[in-house]
Amino acid sequence: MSSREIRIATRKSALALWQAEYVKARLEQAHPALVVTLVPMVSRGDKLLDSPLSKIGGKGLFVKELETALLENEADIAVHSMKDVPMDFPEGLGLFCICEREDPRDAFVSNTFASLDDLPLGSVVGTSSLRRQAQLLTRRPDLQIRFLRGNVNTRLAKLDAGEYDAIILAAAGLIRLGFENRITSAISIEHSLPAGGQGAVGIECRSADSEIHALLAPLHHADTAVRVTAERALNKHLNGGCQVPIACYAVLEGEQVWLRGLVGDPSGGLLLSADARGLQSAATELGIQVAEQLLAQGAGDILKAVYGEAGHE
Ligand SMILES: NCc1[nH]cc(CCC(=O)O)c1CC(=O)O
Repeated sequence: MSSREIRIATRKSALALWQAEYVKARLEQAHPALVVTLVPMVSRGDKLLDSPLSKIGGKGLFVKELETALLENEADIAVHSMKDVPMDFPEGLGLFCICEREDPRDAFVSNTFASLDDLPLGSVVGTSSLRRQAQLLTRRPDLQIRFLRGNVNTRLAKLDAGEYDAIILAAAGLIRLGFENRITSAISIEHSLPAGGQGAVGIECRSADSEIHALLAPLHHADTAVRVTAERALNKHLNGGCQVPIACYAVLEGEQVWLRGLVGDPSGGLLLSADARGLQSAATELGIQVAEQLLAQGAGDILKAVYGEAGHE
């Protein structure tokens, strides 16, 4: 049995710390002799919490510092929300473990109204996700979408201060932080297709560190990994991330995977959707196939307009 130490690089937000502690507990449970420590660090994304993410450099703001720590051997693994992890990794690093997915749905959170359908005309809804905005406005063009960023606690505090009639957050983050009782109603997958990887936690480490790979193996959840692989392949083919109006969601049906994808115009009114089924062993090809179906409908023009506004890509 190994008596080595594993150092986990983590952001300092409550959700990041929860996820790191979760991985630490699971590792210690799987390997009683293992010593697991946390290495908390501040990411550039955390320092810039007040500006729209898409305008301050796009993808990966939250993971770069963690990756540097791995490359400089100041930490051994980094724990990420899969929805925030860029598609490509620096040379020498890779994603070697995906843990079991939590509830992947978006959550409607309000102190006044029971659900999206109960919101009066013209209500103010807080979200900074173009994906959520596009889907909300397609169903309810009357709603006023207002900018909302910050970590989960900050967002809830802004709702409680009366700045919004309702806000939309990932159910998984609320559940993990013990705020499950703040979920007024979970929004169905059909009404708000999640972001690729939403609800899943992944672990990045050095590609050559086979000892670590072996220690991580008991935490890997094969079903989740297939689903997230299909979703990430779709995102990658559309050059997307968490800051673009792309949604995708895969479920397993026996040997098969069913992948749904969606690209929306953030101003509402136009929502492209596509879906396909494929073998689990061809999850990546399935993601590319559904992405191609979306591109054939004109997704490229929508995304180009969004990237153009964000000043990159
Ligand atoms: N973009 C921030 C982020 N990254 C992961 C989660 C939630 C947890 C998860 O999806 O695993 C959240 C908060 C949210 O979208 O409400």
